[in-house]
Amino acid sequence: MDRLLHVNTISKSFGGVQAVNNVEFHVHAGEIVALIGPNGAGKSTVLNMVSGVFPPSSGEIRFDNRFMSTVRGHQYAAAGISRTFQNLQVFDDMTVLENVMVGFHSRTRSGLFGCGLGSGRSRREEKFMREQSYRLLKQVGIAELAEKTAGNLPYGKLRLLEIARAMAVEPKLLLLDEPAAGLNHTETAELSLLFKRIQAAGTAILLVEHDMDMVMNVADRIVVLDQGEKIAEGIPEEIQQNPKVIAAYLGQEEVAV
Ligand SMILES: Nc1ncnc2c1ncn2[C@@H]1O[C@H](COP(=O)(O)OP(=O)(O)OP(=O)(O)O)[C@@H](O)[C@H]1O
Repeated sequence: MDRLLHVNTISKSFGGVQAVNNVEFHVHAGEIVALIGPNGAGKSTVLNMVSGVFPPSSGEIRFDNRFMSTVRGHQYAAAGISRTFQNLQVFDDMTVLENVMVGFHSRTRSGLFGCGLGSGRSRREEKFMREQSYRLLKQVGIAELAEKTAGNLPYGKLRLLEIARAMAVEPKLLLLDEPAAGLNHTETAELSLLFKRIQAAGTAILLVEHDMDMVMNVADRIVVLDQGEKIAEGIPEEIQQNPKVIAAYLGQEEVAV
């Protein structure tokens, strides 16, 4: 299998805090990899480096045969990396469909401003974006909400909306930061099925998640961080029985591996 993402001994410190220390792992094309670990382990910091929010202090990230240090933050979507955030990033006053269309603007030639001018090309692009956005809403299972105002949606549906928007750039790698946070059991199970569908369509997923049922269900491989370092890596069955992982989670009452 192709190595799509290669995280090569990256580190990050914030002032005196060593948030991530020499972490190395990879994601194959079309694979689902979960990044887990106790609170403060460095998961979000790794995700932020992989998505170009900030560069590593040392080490390098290679994606699709490119060194990502040469790619600017706003070029990540075009390079094939898309993400959702721990805190919802939805435009409340826009419709659900329009929220997804925003995701397309980074890949259309006219961009947001061209659409406003009403040129022939931008009208064609707008029609294309509408159709594709609707298709994505169908894929995540909320097409019937397309014309609703996003601000009125329940939390679980907003999470699906964010994923639809992230998929608009047709990423090779989708990064998800705690997608199951705040969801009930049924919603989490539906989300797991959605991830499997996204994977079946060829997109790899790097998932940061505290919900261990979901992680064990959907992940092909799991990378475990503790205090900024990688302490284990393997398939779910191995990770569940790994003494280092169990020890790292001891004292974390809400999370049982
Ligand atoms: N911008 C920042 N400035 C200073 N310290 C930071 C910053 N971001 C993260 N840290 C610190 O780096 C360490 C790792 O944080 P990070 O958020 O990556 O962990 P995490 O595994 O995602 O935790 P959680 O599961 O609680 O979200 C923590 O000690 C955190 O306090």
